[in-house]
Amino acid sequence: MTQASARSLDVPADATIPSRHPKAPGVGERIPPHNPACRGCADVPGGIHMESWVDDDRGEGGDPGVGVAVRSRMAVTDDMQGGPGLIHGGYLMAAFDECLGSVAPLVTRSCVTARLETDFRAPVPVGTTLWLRARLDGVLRRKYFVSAEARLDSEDGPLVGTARALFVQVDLQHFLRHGRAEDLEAIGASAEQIRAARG
Ligand SMILES: CCCCCCCC/C=C\CCCCCCCC(=O)SCCNC(=O)CCNC(=O)[C@H](O)C(C)(C)COP(=O)(O)OP(=O)(O)OC[C@H]1O[C@@H](n2cnc3c(N)ncnc32)[C@H](O)[C@@H]1OP(=O)(O)O
Repeated sequence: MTQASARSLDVPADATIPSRHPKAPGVGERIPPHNPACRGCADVPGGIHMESWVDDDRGEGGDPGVGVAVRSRMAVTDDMQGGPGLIHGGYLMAAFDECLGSVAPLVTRSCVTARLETDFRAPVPVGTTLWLRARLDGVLRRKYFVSAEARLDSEDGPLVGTARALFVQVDLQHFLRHGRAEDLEAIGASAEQIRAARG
């Protein structure tokens, strides 16, 4: 296998789709912030204030399915401006990252974004609301393949963006080893845990 194909976002033929974890929120339930300081999902100044819910997976062609999916909403505010009156592309990518990143934790432990590909299909004016929907397309080893779409002002509004991503499952050591100590301590990690993770 070449390096290019090994890193592709195409779902491998031997990928599987596990069920939601029994302790994960159920369909329709709000997904709580994964970190109280997260600029994606927590209620903090400067954040994008994304709200997310567990969605049912309608599957290909709208068929009812048993998969894993997330629905998210983000108000496009004045401070997200790039072009005059339009969203900056990085904010749309942040919205996708947050929505896509909420999918894998419904079946496993923490995951981080390894790769994110976004197609900007139509301009997004400020003052609108983005509705996003992401689904799990397949899992292989620690790799979670997900895809999403973003629509304007309603769940069936005009399509303004699509994205595909790969999330990689990591353990707590990832955060203990790499995160700033004061932020880890703020969510309950001890100085000793942090020291131990860093060797
Ligand atoms: C007491 C409390 C303590 C703490 C509590 C913490 C709670 C936290 C809770 C919840 C947090 C959730 C936060 C979500 C936030 C939203 C999502 C983000 O924005 S995340 C930020 C941006 N992303 C990164 O910063 C990743 C930086 N990258 C890395 O750390 C590594 O590169 C990582 C983990 C992604 C992979 O490194 P490897 O060494 O673990 O694993 P390898 O072997 O390299 O990759 C595994 C497989 O993935 C493929 N892979 C890796 N990177 C790839 C890429 N870019 N493209 C394609 N494939 C890739 C590889 O080819 C390999 O595949 P094969 O199994 O061999 O087939």
